[in-house]
Amino acid sequence: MNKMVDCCSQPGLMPIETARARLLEALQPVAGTQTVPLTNAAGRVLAEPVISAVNLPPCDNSAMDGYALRFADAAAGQPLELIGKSFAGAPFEGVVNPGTCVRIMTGAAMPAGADTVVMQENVQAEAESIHLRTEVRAGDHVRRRGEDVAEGQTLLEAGTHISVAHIALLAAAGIGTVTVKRRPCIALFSTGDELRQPGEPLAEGDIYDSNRVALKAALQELDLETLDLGILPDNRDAITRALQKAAREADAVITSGGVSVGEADYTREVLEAQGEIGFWKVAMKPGKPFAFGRIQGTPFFGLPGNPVSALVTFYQLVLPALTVMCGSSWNGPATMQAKLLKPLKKKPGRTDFQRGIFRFVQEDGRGELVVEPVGAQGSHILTGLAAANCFIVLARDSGNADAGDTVTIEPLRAPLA
Ligand SMILES: Nc1nc2c(c(=O)[nH]1)N[C@H]1C(S)=C(S)[C@@H](COP(=O)(O)OP(=O)(O)OC[C@H]3O[C@@H](n4cnc5c(N)ncnc54)[C@H](O)[C@@H]3O)O[C@H]1N2
Ligand code: MOO
Ligand SMILES: [Mg+2]
Repeated sequence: MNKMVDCCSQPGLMPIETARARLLEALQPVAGTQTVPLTNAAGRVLAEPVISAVNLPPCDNSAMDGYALRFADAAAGQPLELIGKSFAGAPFEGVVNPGTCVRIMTGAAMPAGADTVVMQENVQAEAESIHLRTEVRAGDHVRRRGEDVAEGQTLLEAGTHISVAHIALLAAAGIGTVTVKRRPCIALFSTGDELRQPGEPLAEGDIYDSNRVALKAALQELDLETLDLGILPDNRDAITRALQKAAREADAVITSGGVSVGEADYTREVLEAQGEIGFWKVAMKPGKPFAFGRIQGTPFFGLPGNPVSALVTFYQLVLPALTVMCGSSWNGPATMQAKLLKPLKKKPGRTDFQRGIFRFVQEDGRGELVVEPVGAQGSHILTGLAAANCFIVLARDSGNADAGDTVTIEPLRAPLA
């Protein structure tokens, strides 16, 4: 079992659940809508409900290749006269009268008079007649008009986050464009005298700016526009100017670095002077010095500089907030339970997001999810994060965990991806 220890909150640190709730409460969807072709709508959020102008299926049609007939005739057991064919796109125009049937293909409209389809495998067919080889039930293999969607039905509600399956549904209903919410534009900058753009030479003590590159990719993966303000030196004036530009031109700003207590950590200090701090320091590991606030009313997310901390706080705190700003609702995080394969070290006091690899194992016909920590868990260890497919989420008040314990995991991507 995870060791629960009494009293563990560290003074001045906000529980992550409170931090997330505060963000969700503080943020609103950005104003504005846009009409886009359906083909560009995946990932967008519907601004208004979509009503179907058609029935789906539009008419009764066959679910099988076979013969359309009258159920009353099937019961009689007599051969049926073959009077025509109905194809998808070329329906039979006549009427199936008693004693007759029509050859029908999957998706073809049911001819007038017919109410039942028999699969061709269950029929003895001659040139001009058929004989049924099995029993038939009334209405077999007929797909009813409107059984999927009725004309006038709401297909999708406003606020729906449009998936590929939603696009299939809308396209099937003949919808070519949708009105979606405007996406927020996110300003982004890194701070640090030591930071260089990947590709540039490194002087002694320099490192590459991996946070801005990764955060920009994460925002692009969410299909959000970015305003990239680059790498800033550890300098109050430069940070002030960048925050003011971000507040003027973007819907939110994400920074990395300078939110802790070092002598060159100016980001949070400038925010305090120029705007307002909503909260600072969260009981999470990594990511403790995360700061949230506003600069001239524009939401500000100050991520810690350590690269794992920056991405953990992005996914745990900023992503829910952006989801709300996009007009959708946050239903996460999606978690599962798994058996821990190796012991974990943890001190009570902060919710821990250790990096792990989970997989499904099957033994003696019994399957279970197991998870193994990736090894080094330092907030500068990017190889661990890159190898991981989940966070192992250890509750704030828990201590060490043993091999065999059941732990909560949060998948980072599909297990087979
Ligand atoms: N006395 C204390 N020191 C620290 C504390 C504390 O509570 N007391 N907290 C530690 C924790 S936890 C974290 S996390 C870091 C956060 O620091 P900052 O947000 O102030 O970030 P920096 O000092 O600017 O940088 C920290 C670290 O990350 C590297 N870095 C910064 N930006 C980038 C980037 N864009 N790409 C890659 N790496 C980056 C930077 O070089 C530093 O190594 O503070 C601890 N200290
Ligand atoms: O909490 Mo800091 O984010 O570990 O390195
Ligand atoms: Mg610092």
